[in-house]
Amino acid sequence: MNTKQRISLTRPDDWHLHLRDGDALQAVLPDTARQFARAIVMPNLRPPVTTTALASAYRERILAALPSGMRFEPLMTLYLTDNTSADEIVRARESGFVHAVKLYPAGATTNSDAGVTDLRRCSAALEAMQRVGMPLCVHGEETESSIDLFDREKAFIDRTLIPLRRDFPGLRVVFEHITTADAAAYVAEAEGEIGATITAHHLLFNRNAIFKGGIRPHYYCLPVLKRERHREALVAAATSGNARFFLGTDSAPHAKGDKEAACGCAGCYTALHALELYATAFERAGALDKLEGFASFFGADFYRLPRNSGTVTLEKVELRIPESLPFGEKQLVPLMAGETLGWRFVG
Ligand SMILES: NC(=O)N[C@@H](CC(=O)O)C(=O)O
Ligand SMILES: [Zn+2]
Ligand SMILES: [Zn+2]
Repeated sequence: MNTKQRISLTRPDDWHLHLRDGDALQAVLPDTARQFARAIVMPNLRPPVTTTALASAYRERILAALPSGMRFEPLMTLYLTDNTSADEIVRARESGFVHAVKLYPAGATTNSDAGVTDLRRCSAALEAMQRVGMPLCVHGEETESSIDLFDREKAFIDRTLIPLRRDFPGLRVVFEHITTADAAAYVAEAEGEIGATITAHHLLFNRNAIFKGGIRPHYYCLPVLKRERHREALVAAATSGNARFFLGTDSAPHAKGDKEAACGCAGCYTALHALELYATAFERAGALDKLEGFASFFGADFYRLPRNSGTVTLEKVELRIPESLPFGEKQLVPLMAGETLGWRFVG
């Protein structure tokens, strides 16, 4: 007799992922490839992936790092700079493997110093993106140091996103890793083609997690975790069945020593147990029936890609999260290291 509870869903995709390069890529790629068919791969390498040629080379390195017998399709992105030309956008679209262009406001997050200093410098590229239907993914935070860290996403909506979408009404935008009730409301109500990714950690935690009993660097990411009322609004959006909200882990590995430091890096490693984390959040909301649309359908629909065939299964058994994982010569600490979740991915 098997009384174990199981859920099955169409194989999902991750619409916001950091795979890094070299040894780090080798270490983390199998975790994502085990759970997801495809992922939108972020271009914030050093140096950043700014051209179709660089994206092609990066894609080859990802495919070469894939263990034999595993299947995974990296969906590449270009890193928008003040100098991205309209020709480069056309090349990217024609390549067939570049699926989005990423806006990092200069200085907003990890490896964003080559990012955009003034969106007015990007008119030619944005115009071309609008014309060829290339989505713009945005790290939506203002960078002005006088703006409170917790208010930077809301400020981005008012100061950058609304004017941008007024100037380019046909531009398809993904508001990445939203963290506030303001962003969820904007995306739900805005006109035109817009989507948003939501991470598992922003569904599960509020900002108290960063300070519980002492400072906890593995809960520090950007945009930073917000108040409980924002977490609740994100859960409501993710479980609403609104196709504008879809899964993007923002799994962002940094070596243990780079996180546990006087000036620690931003990013949470969640690729190891991404679906278990999301299932936990959806179950707590009584909305496990909404997980498949969010994880497996809505992102593909937005990106105008076919939905996956095949299914994955999660079993309701305890999963103990390891304290750390090998990361090249270093160590990588997954989110909720040492804790236990109530779901386990079985394949
Ligand atoms: N989310 C993070 O905290 N960090 C990301 C960058 C990003 O997505 O902003 C990273 O590359 O480490
Ligand atoms: Zn970001
Ligand atoms: Zn990211």
